[in-house]
Formats: sequence, structure tokens, C-alpha cells
Amino acid sequence: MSGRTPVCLTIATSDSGGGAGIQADLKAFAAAGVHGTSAIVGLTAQNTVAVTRIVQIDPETIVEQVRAVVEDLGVDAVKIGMVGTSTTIDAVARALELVPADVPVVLDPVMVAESGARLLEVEAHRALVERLLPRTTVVTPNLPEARALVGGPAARGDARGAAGSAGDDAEQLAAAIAALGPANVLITGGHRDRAEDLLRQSDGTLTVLHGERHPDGAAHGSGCTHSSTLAAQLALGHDLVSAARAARAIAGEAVRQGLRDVGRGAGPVDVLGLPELRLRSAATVEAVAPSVVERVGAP
Ligand SMILES: Nc1ncnc2c1ncn2[C@@H]1O[C@H](COP(=O)(O)OP(=O)(O)O)[C@@H](O)[C@H]1O
Ligand SMILES: Cc1ncc(COP(=O)(O)O)c(N)n1
Repeated sequence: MSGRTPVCLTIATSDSGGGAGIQADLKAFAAAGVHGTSAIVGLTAQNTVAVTRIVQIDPETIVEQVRAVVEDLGVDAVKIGMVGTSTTIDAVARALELVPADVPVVLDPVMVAESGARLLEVEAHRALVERLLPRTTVVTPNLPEARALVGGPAARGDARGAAGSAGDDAEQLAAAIAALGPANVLITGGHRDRAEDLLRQSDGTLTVLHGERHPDGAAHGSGCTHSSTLAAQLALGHDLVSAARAARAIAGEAVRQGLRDVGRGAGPVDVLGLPELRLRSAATVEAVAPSVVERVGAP
């Protein structure tokens, strides 16, 4: 890794509740030690129980945000999250042409929120597959999203679906998704019995990423945190298997220490360890306060 601070770009949608989307992505970037930048493609009025409004940003503003970041700060990895509609997907595909071809792109094909709301219009599935998957280094669907990518949204009424059984079809799904164009496929395990992620690399190698399941944690934003951490690890120069292992471990930990006391529904993940941070920042304030007071009081 060079001495320059790595820069990650999230192309995604705002979650007013701060648990998922852009807000989760920037927290995950900060936790990984990279500089986070964003191209906001939409806004949700959302909390831990519901999504009550979704607004898309106009296509030219989406492209301009990416241009502004690429032309000045440079980008070492891109994460794409909730894109919502085919018009937005077209703009994102155009914006990606501004990103150098060797920069890794992690695509989290967000379809349904933890609260159950649909976040990708049904008619946009095809655009996502045709316009974004071919430029994707790693696509990170959960199990229901993996099924929807292959079978189309009509294959399951509920794209979130039930937890997979012990004998779920993750390996076959990963192979079928690979045939749609992404270099690598990582099926995340939050909806599988054992919370194991499955990575299928471009040469067909399969790697299972083990981790404990935390049934009592808080998981709103776990997929966003996972894919942003993966992008950050790639930006830091780690190989794909190490990056995927780190993303599994960090997303799992963010669920374990998730904020069950925030909101009435599925609480937000906590990738920063806020209670611990609060203790440390109190100590820091104590330590720096006298000098700050002196400086303020100096002539
Ligand atoms: N209850 C949990 N315990 C431990 N890890 C989890 C849990 N839920 C999700 N994860 C991890 O968080 C990441 C995102 O998982 P997943 O729930 O599949 O995505 P999404 O939020 O998109 O539905 C994965 O690495 C997954 O293994
Ligand atoms: C803006 C936005 N992006 C992504 C998600 C998915 O996250 P989750 O599945 O954890 O609710 C979300 N709910 N909102």
C-alpha cells in the first residue's frame, strides 16, 4: 500500500434513520481507515420500522457527483448500494465510465429493506443485471436477492424471503449469477441458517467465510456495512479472500454490537463501537480541555 490515504466512493441512497445506505457506508469506510466519498442517487424517508417516501436524484447530478470525486480525489474502490429505478441505474452506468477500469466495484443489489419495504422497482431488475453486473468486481446479494437476480422478481413474491435451510442452493445460485457477468460473487449469510458467506471467484473457486450468528444483535444496515467494508479492504490493497473474510467478521461484529435501544424496529448495526467510543471521547475531552481553555483565554 502506498502512503496515500485510500479513497472509497459509495454510490447509494440516504437512509434518514442513519442505519443503512449512505450513512452506514461512510461509517464503515471510516471504521476501515479510508476516506469516504459519496454520490447520493436518492433519498428515503426511513426509520427502523418503515420507508415512507423515496425520491430519486436527477441523472446529471448523479454523474456530476462521481465526476467531482474522480477528477480531484481519485477513487481506489467503488461500492454501489440502493439504486431504486432503471433511470438511476442508467445514470450510474454512465458515471462508472468516469472511473478507471482497474478500480474494483462492489455491487450490493439492494432490493428490500430490513423493515420489508421494496427498494428496487421490479422493472429495474433487468437494468441492474444488464447495465451494472458486467462492470462489477464482486456482487454481494443476500440469499433472497441472489434468487431474484437469477429467477427475476416474479420467481419469489417476497425478495427477502425466509432464512435458507441447511441445504440451501447458494452454490448453484453463485454459479448462475457468475454467468450474468460479474467477476466474482459473494452470497452473504444473514438469511442462511449458519450466517456463512459464500465467495465464488472468477476461476470457480468456492470459499466459505465462517462466522458466529448473533440472533440477538441488530442488523439494519448489515448488508451496506458488509459491502462497504469489502470495498474499503480492496482499496487498502488486500486480496479478495482476505477482504471478504474481514468484511464478514466486521459486519458480524457490527450486528453483535448493534443498537437495539435505537428505534422501535430493527435497530441499526454499530460498526464503530459507539459505547466504547463514548468512553474514549470523554477521556479525550478531559485530556484536551485544559489546553483548549488556555488557548481561548490567551491574548
Ligand atoms: N445475525 C447475524 N449474525 C452474524 N452475522 C450476520 C448476521 N446477520 C448478518 N450478518 C452478516 O452481515 C453481512 C450482511 O448480511 P445479510 O443479512 O445477508 O445482508 P443484508 O443486510 O443485505 O440482508 C454478512 O456478512 C452476514 O454474514
Ligand atoms: C437507503 C437504504 N439502502 C439500503 C438499505 C438496505 O439495508 P437493510 O437491508 O439492512 O435494511 C436500506 N434499508 N436503505
